[in-house]
Amino acid sequence: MRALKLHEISLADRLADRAVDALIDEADLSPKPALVDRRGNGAHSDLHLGLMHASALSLWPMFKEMAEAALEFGEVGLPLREALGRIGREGEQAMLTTTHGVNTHRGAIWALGLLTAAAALEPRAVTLTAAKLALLNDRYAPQPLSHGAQVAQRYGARGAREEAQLGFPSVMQRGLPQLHKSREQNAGEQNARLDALLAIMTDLADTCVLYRAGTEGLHAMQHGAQAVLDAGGSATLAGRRQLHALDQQLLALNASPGGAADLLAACLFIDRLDGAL
Ligand SMILES: CC(C)(COP(=O)(O)OP(=O)(O)OC[C@H]1O[C@@H](n2cnc3c(N)ncnc32)[C@H](O[C@H]2O[C@H](COP(=O)(O)OP(=O)(O)OP(=O)(O)O)[C@@H](O)[C@H]2O)[C@@H]1O)[C@@H](O)C(=O)NCCC(=O)NCCS
Ligand SMILES: Nc1ncnc2[nH]cnc12
Repeated sequence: MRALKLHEISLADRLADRAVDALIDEADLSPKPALVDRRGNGAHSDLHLGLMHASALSLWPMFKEMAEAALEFGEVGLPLREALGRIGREGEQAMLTTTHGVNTHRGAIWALGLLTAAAALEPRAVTLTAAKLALLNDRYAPQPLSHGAQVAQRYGARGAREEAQLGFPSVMQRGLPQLHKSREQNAGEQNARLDALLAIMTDLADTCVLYRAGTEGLHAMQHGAQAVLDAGGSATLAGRRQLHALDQQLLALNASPGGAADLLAACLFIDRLDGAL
């Protein structure tokens, strides 16, 4: 059978491929502190790598539909925002069916969903377009007392919504620059990705960590991640020792940086948009 050439595969298909690739690469990256990876389930009793993969794959039709909706509506506006909200909620249901009710990728549906739609709409201004979409109020969005909403009330933390509304500062100002820097220093691709994750963790108000381990957990995550980078990053022996210490400390606190993991996937997605689409 003849192999399909790149231009014969639709833009929506290619963007969905990239979003799912980013999720699988994030899940596989090891050793991530207290997160699910190739070594094990980190601080999660209900997650494992196979479930993360299955969840990522279950989201492919949702990402494709989001990109198609962006192409169909053709501009940022409430009709597109509300279509993305509906598609995202259906995607979340598909994820929960696949995982038998475990929340694997709620934050990723939000971040990568917006970025996928934005990449279809404005490939040269992806995070800005995603931010404009995130600022629009979806009238049909339910308002449950989510973990993020609870810690926002308790600690005044900025969560996933604000991260998107601000144009993903953790990705654009922390993760991506560190990814490029570590690559330039020949850290190796896996270490460069670990360093990008750590850079995101240095400053993020990760509502998963706050919900599970309060401000003690958040400080441990931010300072521990900075200590790895200060020691030379995950490609160095001193950095690896700090990374091991961070893993142990977060596990002891039951603090899983799931929000940072989603933003690493967003970082890998944006990084790949520079290649041929
Ligand atoms: C607007 C939403 C983003 C909802 O936001 P909100 O903060 O109200 O809701 P949460 O349910 O808390 O989900 C936000 C998820 O985003 C990730 N995250 C956390 N902090 C940040 C941050 N600072 N920046 C960016 N992203 C962040 C995180 O996702 C990961 O963690 C998930 C596991 O979390 P949790 O369920 O709390 O897990 P456990 O602690 O393990 O719980 P137990 O099992 O122990 O009880 C994991 O999935 C990762 O993905 C946050 O969870 C938007 O999501 C929304 O409106 N959703 C509603 C449905 C919808 O309309 N969707 C369509 C959107 S277009
Ligand atoms: N690798 C991972 N481990 C735990 N929670 C996550 N949420 C997104 N990616 C995750």
